[in-house]
Amino acid sequence: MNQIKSALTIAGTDPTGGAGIHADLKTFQEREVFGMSVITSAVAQNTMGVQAVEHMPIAFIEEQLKSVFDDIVPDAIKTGMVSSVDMMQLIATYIKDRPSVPYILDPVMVATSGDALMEEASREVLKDELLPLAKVVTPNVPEAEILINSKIETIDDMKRAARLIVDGKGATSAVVKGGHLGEDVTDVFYDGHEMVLLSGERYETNHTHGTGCTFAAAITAELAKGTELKQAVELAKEFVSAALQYPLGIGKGNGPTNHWGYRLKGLPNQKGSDM
Ligand SMILES: Nc1ncnc2c1ncn2[C@@H]1O[C@H](COP(=O)(O)OP(=O)(O)O)[C@@H](O)[C@H]1O
Ligand SMILES: Cc1ncc(COP(=O)(O)OP(=O)(O)O)c(N)n1
Repeated sequence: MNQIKSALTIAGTDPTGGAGIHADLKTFQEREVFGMSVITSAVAQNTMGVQAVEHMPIAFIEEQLKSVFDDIVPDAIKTGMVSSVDMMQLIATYIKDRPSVPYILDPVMVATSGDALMEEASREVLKDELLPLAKVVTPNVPEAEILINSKIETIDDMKRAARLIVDGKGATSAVVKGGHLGEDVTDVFYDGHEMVLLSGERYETNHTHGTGCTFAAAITAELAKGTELKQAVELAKEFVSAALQYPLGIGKGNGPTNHWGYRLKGLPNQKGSDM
């Protein structure tokens, strides 16, 4: 029997289930990977915004990491909301200790509602300590602008950002996501050799809560299964597109995406069959 693959998300919570840890675990499950989680911050939020945040004490985040790594070493690790410098430095030690485990960095900074999810003081540590460890980093346009300290308005700007993040800052690859760039939802993938444009249809929906988490979690699940990097990113794009194409219609604000949307579309699951 093949050993089931596992993935770990290190991130914040969303009690309404659309973003953060919850979106990640739902995505891991849909991609047939065993999902595990370490909580950095408990966030009282919903589809309308963030109401309150409680950060976990550093010692307790470390206890959670130890609980996981003493027992089940994940086949891929994703980070999402990591607010403080101390959290980043702690997590970096665990990632450095396991260089063969792919690390997916979703540099979550601000929720769509405009609420800050990362302290500004952490930006430089994210760039200097987490970015170079990442197999893939998945900034949206506002996050990429912060990573490269420059405005992004066109696909060419996105390509320049991807180059700076990989060639300049040391990530193995980057996907600069285009959901915030006008009509186009083209994402730009760059791995130091190849620049690939991932285009897709833009769906007219306000059910976009947790889109970035879902996309990065799908990449994480694929890398845990050993899928080749470019194909993992392409499959994740198809997965998130389907999650937006078949909205669930719940929530008073920006509703959650549909994590089983790809099943409605008949995209391949782990076994390559149509569901
Ligand atoms: N309305 C939409 N229709 C189709 N795809 C979208 C839409 N909005 C975002 N996407 C896709 O969802 C993923 C997340 O993108 P983005 O919204 O830029 O990130 P974030 O959720 O982190 O802000 C990307 O693959 C992007 O192309
Ligand atoms: C706990 C937590 N983590 C991340 C986010 C941001 O989610 P994202 O997928 O980038 O998109 P929006 O939810 O902001 O549309 C979050 N809200 N909460």
